[in-house]
Amino acid sequence: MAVFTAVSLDDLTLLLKKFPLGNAIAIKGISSGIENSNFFIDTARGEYVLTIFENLSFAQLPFYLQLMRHLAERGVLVPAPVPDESGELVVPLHGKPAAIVSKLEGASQMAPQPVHCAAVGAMLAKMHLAARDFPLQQPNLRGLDWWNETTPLVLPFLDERNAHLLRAEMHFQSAFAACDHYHRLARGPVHADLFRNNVMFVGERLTGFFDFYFAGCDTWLFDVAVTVNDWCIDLDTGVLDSARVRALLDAYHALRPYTADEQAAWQPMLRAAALRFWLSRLYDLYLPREAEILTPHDPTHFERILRERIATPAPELFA
Ligand SMILES: Nc1ncnc2c1ncn2[C@@H]1O[C@H](COP(=O)(O)OP(=O)(O)OP(=O)(O)O)[C@@H](O)[C@H]1O
Ligand SMILES: N[C@@H](CCO)C(=O)O
Repeated sequence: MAVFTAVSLDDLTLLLKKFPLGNAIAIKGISSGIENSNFFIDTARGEYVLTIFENLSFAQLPFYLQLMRHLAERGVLVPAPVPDESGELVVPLHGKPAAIVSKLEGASQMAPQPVHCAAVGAMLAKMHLAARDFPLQQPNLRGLDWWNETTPLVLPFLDERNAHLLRAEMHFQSAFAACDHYHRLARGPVHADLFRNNVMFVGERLTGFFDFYFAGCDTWLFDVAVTVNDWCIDLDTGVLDSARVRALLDAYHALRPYTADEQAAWQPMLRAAALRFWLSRLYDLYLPREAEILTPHDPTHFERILRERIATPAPELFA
């Protein structure tokens, strides 16, 4: 259950008076998701998704919503935000920020094949290129600074073996982030959370990326690593499946060729991407927020992925 803030049909009727969507017909809470309250809404103009942001502030939201609008206008398949009558993409609802976006067709592909991974790789490259001229700046709020703040908060909950892994990896990542070729990596707005459950497919056709609420400016390679660490693994072991890795990486490379600096940074970046989600899952498990009423995601999944990336080199970015 992931509706933290309830919205009735009467609430929706009132809200839609300010939107060019006609009358409210129905509203239905969406039960997946752990960050926000999401609803499918039926209006006289069709179906949309209403999101109430439980943890993000009014000040943070223009970055995400305007990025989605920017991408949608450039042919990247993402939900298009619907502006209200005064052009606002973010409006108050029950005292919290809310937005209405277009509904993507299809469903998540939770058992992806190489053909799905290729579609994701190609759309990711298209997204990075399309966001190059996006004017707003916001750092990845789950980047190295957040890892540095969060590590001491979760360390007391870990056994010695995991505490050692976390300290050692933080040390390794701090050195990586300080090296010259890291600073030469291409950067821009990235999705930063492009897991299987944040992409829609109809059969083999990708219909959209969504859930941009961890997006921020970071290296493009970090985005590729986050995506590979979810789309191209055996979920039980975290081991990479080389056919899916090649399909995703090659499809991306065909649209936005990787650089030699990216090749050099690839193995540490896969570790960084695993560390980021191990840390956030530890944080959600041991230091849950008040609004959090769901079972948090299992941190051991990303601990396993991190150990595996340290132990076994991944396929190269390109030949
Ligand atoms: N634009 C959209 N079109 C179609 N379905 C959507 C859209 N946005 C959200 N959904 C549906 O709502 C569900 C929850 O959305 P979302 O993943 O954004 O929530 P969340 O709370 O931010 O989740 P999490 O952080 O756990 O990924 C999705 O799994 C999807 O089924
Ligand atoms: N994708 C994240 C959840 C936040 O969107 C995870 O699996 O930990």
